[in-house]
Amino acid sequence: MEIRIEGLTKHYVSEGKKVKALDGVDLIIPANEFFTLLGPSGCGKTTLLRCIVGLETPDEGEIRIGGDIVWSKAKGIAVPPEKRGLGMVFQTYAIWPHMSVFDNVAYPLQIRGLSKDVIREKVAKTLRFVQLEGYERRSATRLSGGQQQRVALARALVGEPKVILFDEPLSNLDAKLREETRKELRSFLGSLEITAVYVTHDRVEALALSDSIAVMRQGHIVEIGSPQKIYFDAEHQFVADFIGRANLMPARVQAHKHGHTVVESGLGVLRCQPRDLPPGSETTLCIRPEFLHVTRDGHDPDGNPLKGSIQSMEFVGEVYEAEIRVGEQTLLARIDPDVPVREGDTVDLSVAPAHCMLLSA
Ligand SMILES: Nc1ncnc2c1ncn2[C@@H]1O[C@H](COP(=O)(O)OP(=O)(O)OP(=O)(O)O)[C@@H](O)[C@H]1O
Repeated sequence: MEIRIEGLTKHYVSEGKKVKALDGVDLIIPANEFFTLLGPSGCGKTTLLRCIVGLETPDEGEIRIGGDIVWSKAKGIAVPPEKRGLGMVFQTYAIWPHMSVFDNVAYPLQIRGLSKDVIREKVAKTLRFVQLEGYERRSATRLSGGQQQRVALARALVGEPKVILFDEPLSNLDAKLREETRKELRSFLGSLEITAVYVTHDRVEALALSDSIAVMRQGHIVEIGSPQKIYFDAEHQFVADFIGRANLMPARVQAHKHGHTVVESGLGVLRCQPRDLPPGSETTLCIRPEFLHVTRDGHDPDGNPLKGSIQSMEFVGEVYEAEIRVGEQTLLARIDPDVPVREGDTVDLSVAPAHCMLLSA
């Protein structure tokens, strides 16, 4: 089901001061997409999710789920959470420790008054789906963190909702389990016709899971796009900087030539991604460390050629992370261990025009 949000605002009063958690949010979440709300702490992600669920009352605006208005200030509509047909998975597993796995998952069906046979069948099907078959009688506390989160997922899915919402569901798991559970979640949901709205401040999680990502800042949505669009071809400096490591510097547009926008920057004159900006305009140049190709000598034929000196190198596992002084800039770069260079060396760097992003503030 599609979710459509118009002009949503919400403020809180905290210690006598007004905090605008949502500041006129307009958003369409397409049906059956995995849609992530990503942003720094306090940007309003959880507030937006809680307004969709109905756990929070907005000040202004309208929310539609599958064409039905579930909240509208102007029309005086406020459908209660349990009537919105949604499933929800929280950060803390929010499963009941004193209950068995079966009872945890059965609960939403029991309060709907379904018959025992129907409940047994639906719970069995859902537990099979999240690969917890055989765990029915197990006490929920005698499960690993990842299994507990699968119980929470089963409980959210058992009523066959058309929309499922997640609030930082993996943040209590350790790094390895987090990665495993992330992959499971992607494969479980990929096989369902369901719209998933996922809140996180973890950029890797957002990139790995989502069909679309909406990046939020201070109660606004700054940019929406596929993970690849947001990472490789962001429009806003805030988004490019938030989603990955970035070398950012001011630049001025010189001309448009052979399908590239040419800029003047602290690195000299560079060919960049084409952008519809008039000559003379100010912009921000963004180059991700992994797209700076460092060699002892020699440039890539199609890249922008640069020369620099290595100021520091740090081995971080697969690669060295290096700070390289180029002109008046210090660039962060990644150097393969088989490139024979050391701190203090002068090196050649190349960066393809397609990886020189031009951003607006
Ligand atoms: N119940 C509340 N009372 C007062 N202020 C609140 C309340 N809930 C949220 N806020 C404030 O509203 C703003 C948005 O909060 P929200 O929890 O939506 O952000 P978030 O992006 O989900 O952050 P986090 O990732 O830290 O959970 C913040 O400034 C927060 O301090």
